[in-house]
Amino acid sequence: MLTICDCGGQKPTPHPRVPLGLVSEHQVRKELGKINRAIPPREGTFKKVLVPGAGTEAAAAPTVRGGTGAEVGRGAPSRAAGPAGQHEGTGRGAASPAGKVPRDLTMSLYCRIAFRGKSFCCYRLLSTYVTKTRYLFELKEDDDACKKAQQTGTFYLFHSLAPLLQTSEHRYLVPRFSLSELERLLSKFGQNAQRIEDSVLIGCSEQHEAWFALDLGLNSSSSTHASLPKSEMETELKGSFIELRKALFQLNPVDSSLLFTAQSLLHWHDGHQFCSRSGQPTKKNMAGSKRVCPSNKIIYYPQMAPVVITLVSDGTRCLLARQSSFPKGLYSALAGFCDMGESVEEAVRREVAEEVGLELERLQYSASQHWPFPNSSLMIACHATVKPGQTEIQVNLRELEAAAWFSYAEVAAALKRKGTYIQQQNQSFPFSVPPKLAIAHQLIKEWVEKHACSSLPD
Ligand SMILES: NC(=O)c1ccc[n+]([C@@H]2O[C@H](COP(=O)([O-])OP(=O)(O)OC[C@H]3O[C@@H](n4cnc5c(N)ncnc54)[C@H](O)[C@@H]3O)[C@@H](O)[C@H]2O)c1
Repeated sequence: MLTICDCGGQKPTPHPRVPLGLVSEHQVRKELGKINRAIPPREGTFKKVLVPGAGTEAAAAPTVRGGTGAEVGRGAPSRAAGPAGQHEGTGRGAASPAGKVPRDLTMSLYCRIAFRGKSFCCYRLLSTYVTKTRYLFELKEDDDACKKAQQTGTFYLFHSLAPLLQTSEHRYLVPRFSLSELERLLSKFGQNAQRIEDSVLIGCSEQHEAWFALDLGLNSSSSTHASLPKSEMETELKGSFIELRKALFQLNPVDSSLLFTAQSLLHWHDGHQFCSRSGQPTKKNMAGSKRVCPSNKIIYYPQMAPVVITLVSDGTRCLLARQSSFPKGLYSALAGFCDMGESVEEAVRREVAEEVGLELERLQYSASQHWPFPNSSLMIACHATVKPGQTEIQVNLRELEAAAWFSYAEVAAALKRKGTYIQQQNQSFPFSVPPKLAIAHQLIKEWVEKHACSSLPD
């Protein structure tokens, strides 16, 4: 019999809502066989199998395979996809070598077999997320656990804050390396494995494979490691270190989000190597979630600056603005850093008044986004409307080059990247809005969708 439990890595005790499920091995194989005929012949007896995301024991537990299952355990995506494993979210790393069952498929199947009820599905989703979150918390708090996680984790590589990318049919792929691959690489360039301690934790898979980022181009105060030669490394790694901002449009959202986190953390560590009080070098913890000054024990945590971004509407038009540094023809929503002591609402009202001389009537939160350029910001996006009859713009030329009201038709066309042109410095440029990945794009899209709905005949 095969026991499926949800025990958070502890002793399997029945959960008040989710009973332990007992299913026969035959039943599991029958279900697996329906989906993947390539399931290998049985090599041994199944042991207790913990469902994914169930604490540290679950992380270390072999995934489903006859026998020990060690070959498809943590770290497998890196090996399965060759020396350059890909992120599982992209689907590129999901390659299943002959005779092996994809891990995600296997795990979700286990859940299906044991608990077919709808309510359980909901519970599992939450449980996987919670256990993954707690696993990451443990790695941030416990240096030994984090070091252990490096053994089976995978590493994204950077050089002077530019991620290593590989090209495939006009898209960028983001390779990851196992610890042993990284050790081999470092040794080839005359460096010892201690450099790996400069890496930062950026996340983990649902199977608790920890993901780290390491910059081989930055010097660290806590190590004597020099920057590694960029072009030789690119040749060796069959990729290029490309500035993240330039690569944005060829990355998928999962990869870009991870690289945003990685680059921001690496950047923060690079800029906080010394204590601002004692002037002594600070020491990073293993996960990179903080730095401590050994002489006075001051703890420094990674920080990001809150920024409000607002799409102002007068009911029929929306207000967009541009700075001289923007590409020609590009207009965006109004953005600005929060001042010390301000609430989000106060910051939005102040920024709009400062930049275009308008007073707001209503304000509604939409969403938020971490934005790594040029330094980490937490973008807080809102929709707002101006007071009726008060729509005359007075542009603050110290902050903006231009601002204007745009009609629904103009904005809808710009979102579809066609049609409208705009006059700038006696020349005409195609009117455009920020790319999909930017939260400004989302605000503009929401406004267009809302406008399209409200203008439908009753
Ligand atoms: N993701 C998006 O959709 C999106 C859209 C617009 C702006 N942004 C980002 O929002 C941020 C703010 O936008 P902006 O147009 O005001 O930028 P900006 O770069 O023009 O900054 C305006 C001014 O704010 C000050 N400043 C810079 N860093 C600061 C900080 N950490 N705290 C307080 N003040 C600071 C400086 O004096 C700067 O001149 C930028 O980082 C920008 O990249 C993101």
